[in-house]
Amino acid sequence: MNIGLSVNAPRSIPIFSRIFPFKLKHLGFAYQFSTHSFRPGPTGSRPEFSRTGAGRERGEVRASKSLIEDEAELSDWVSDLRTNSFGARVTNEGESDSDMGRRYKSKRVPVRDGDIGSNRSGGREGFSVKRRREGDSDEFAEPPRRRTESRSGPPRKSHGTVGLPNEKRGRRERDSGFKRDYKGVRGKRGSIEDEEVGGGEDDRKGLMRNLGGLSTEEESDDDDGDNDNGVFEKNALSSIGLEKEFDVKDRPSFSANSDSFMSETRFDQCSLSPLSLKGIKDAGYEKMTVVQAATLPVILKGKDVLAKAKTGTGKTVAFLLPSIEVVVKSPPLDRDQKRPPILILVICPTRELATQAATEAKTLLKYHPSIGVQVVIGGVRIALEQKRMQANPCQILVATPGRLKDHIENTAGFATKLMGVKALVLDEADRLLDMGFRKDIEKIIAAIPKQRQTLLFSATVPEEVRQICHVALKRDHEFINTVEEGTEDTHSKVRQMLLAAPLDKQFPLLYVTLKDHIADDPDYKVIVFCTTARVTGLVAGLLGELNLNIREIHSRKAQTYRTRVSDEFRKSKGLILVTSDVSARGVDYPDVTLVIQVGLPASREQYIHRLGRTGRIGKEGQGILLLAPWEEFFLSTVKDLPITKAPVPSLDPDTKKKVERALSQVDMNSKQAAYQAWLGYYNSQKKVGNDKCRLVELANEFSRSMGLDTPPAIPKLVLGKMGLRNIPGLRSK
Ligand SMILES: Nc1ncnc2c1ncn2[C@@H]1O[C@H](COP(=O)(O)OP(=O)(O)OP(=O)(O)O)[C@@H](O)[C@H]1O
Repeated sequence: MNIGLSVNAPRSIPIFSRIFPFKLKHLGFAYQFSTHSFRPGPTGSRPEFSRTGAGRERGEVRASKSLIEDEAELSDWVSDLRTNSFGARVTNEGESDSDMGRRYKSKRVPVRDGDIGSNRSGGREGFSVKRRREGDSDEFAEPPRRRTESRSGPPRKSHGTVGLPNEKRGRRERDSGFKRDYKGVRGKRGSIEDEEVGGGEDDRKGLMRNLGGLSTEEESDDDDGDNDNGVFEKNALSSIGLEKEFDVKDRPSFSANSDSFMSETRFDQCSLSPLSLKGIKDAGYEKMTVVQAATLPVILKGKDVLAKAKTGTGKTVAFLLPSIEVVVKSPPLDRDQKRPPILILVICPTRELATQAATEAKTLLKYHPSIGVQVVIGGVRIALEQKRMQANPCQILVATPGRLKDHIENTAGFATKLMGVKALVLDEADRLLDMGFRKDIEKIIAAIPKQRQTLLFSATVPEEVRQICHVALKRDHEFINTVEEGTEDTHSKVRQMLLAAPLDKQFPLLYVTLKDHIADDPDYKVIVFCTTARVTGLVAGLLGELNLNIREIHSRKAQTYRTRVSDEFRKSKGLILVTSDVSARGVDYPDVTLVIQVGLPASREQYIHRLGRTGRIGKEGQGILLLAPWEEFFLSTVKDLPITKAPVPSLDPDTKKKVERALSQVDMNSKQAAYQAWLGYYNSQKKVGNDKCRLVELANEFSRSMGLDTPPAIPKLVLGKMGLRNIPGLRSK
């Protein structure tokens, strides 16, 4: 199958040719999924599949360093942070590599055999991690949480609603977008239920309790490179090429196209229940995506699976469908049963993602009226969730970790219900297993039966996650990597550009870039990622003052607002979403035309996930990373990705003035909060935060870029917690 890759597609070129006046070229579109030979394992006892994916590509073990995406969980940490936790830093930033004129090529370092999952004890016990230090939280913004939400920018009629009902329009767009051999796809939209705002306290509480995990170091008890780890690793195609165990009808077939995420296998070729197949058909899915085809037969056999597949290639359906089959095959609920068990537990790192996964589950369950789905997330009153679960018992529960833990600890009978869990899913598994969430995940795992199936899915599986995945997975789990060896973790149809400009140019540049994109594409749909919630608020305020049609999502917004804006953005066109990392992972907004990342991404993984909000399910997209020259060291961590450095467009004096004027209209409180948060974020980034004097110089540059002559004063207590007392250039209060 050829998905019609067209780098020179007319729609995407003009903005780049205007802003980046050179021809963009992306190479390497045609590859074939290679069939990996397998050879006897070192002991001769077990076949060993060629290793692919993150482990090979990254080679070295990096410390997990991403921030907590759900910044609601971050924003109040500061008051509870122990001073010593500020000493912990992100480790292993790569070396600076500023030679960005060339296209980066992947440097692949073979993984040592023993690098993977060397837990001799096997099974799920004996969880330990390598000794390493972790990154800190980012947010040092103290002003009280706002309760009112203003919509920045003038209201604008959504293009998505013109002419057609959204649902139909969504289908039509997607059909035309990439493939005609499946019947339109329903829009994933709609909030789950009416929600009352709980202020997002619960997830935060959970994470504050986690802080120990962030600031302490843990010992590995098994770091000897032993290859006897029981992990079978397969490339998606090696599974069809080599595995004899699939039934012929189950055997997935793939097209050998570089960016091919669709397989040739139809869902009805798999052993799925007729009612599930009806639901799939109604959802508009006919053929499986590669990750679905590669994982479904294995999961249906009851195996534990760690799956890696690029962003926007259908991982949610890949884990939901077999999970639904587990429920279908379970004995029906006894009506008199006091506490009907939860059979499937899906954990997602953010509220938006949990809500989205539950919505997808409901779509797939259309013809299974007896199977219930519930979602429990921070930001909703816990009592409300308790009531809901009481009134509508569910077999499938989707949750964020902090809230789930709250229910385990505080909801009567909940722990008993969890004893029925037959399958556990960790969506964005690498995120859930990194230090920010791991303690919660460990507690949750301890609360469910050991005899269960476990599924871990993500677009990124860094080596350290491979090493600790046995905390959740059985020894004989399969690693199914659908990202072909020698290819990038990102989509070739998504152009990636670096725009390097000093801080004082960044706001006008952002404005010009957006204006050009809007002029270029009336159906524009842009996501602007910022480093922290407070900086997001500032940028949203500025772009609103500049009369761009913007919405903002971050942890400082109430959950009801976040849900509303998220739904609106999903359905709309002609809109810019300014957001923090709460939207970085998993959120499926169709037809995003451009992703802009302003400032240092928290990690390589975070860069990939943010970029993955565009170019979903085979579409084209563009990504711009806007960095200051002193942030270019980040490029060394993504040097295998095709990021091209673009010349900085010149800014005319009118634009500069316009942006200055708009900045002067932005609320002073917002600037103060952004300054403090900016300082906190970069303080936690090793390469910048190590040199405190330089950090403060840069923060003050940021302050000037907001139009402030004098940097805002910061409470002494906060400065102390940041380890920034008595640093010249800082003002305290
Ligand atoms: N078999 C299929 N055929 C067509 N579309 C599909 C199929 N399976 C899933 N999709 C659609 O693909 C889109 C992306 O799916 P999903 O959000 O699950 O991607 P993902 O791989 O989880 O991405 P991320 O890594 O960003 O979380 C969704 O809109 C979904 O409805």
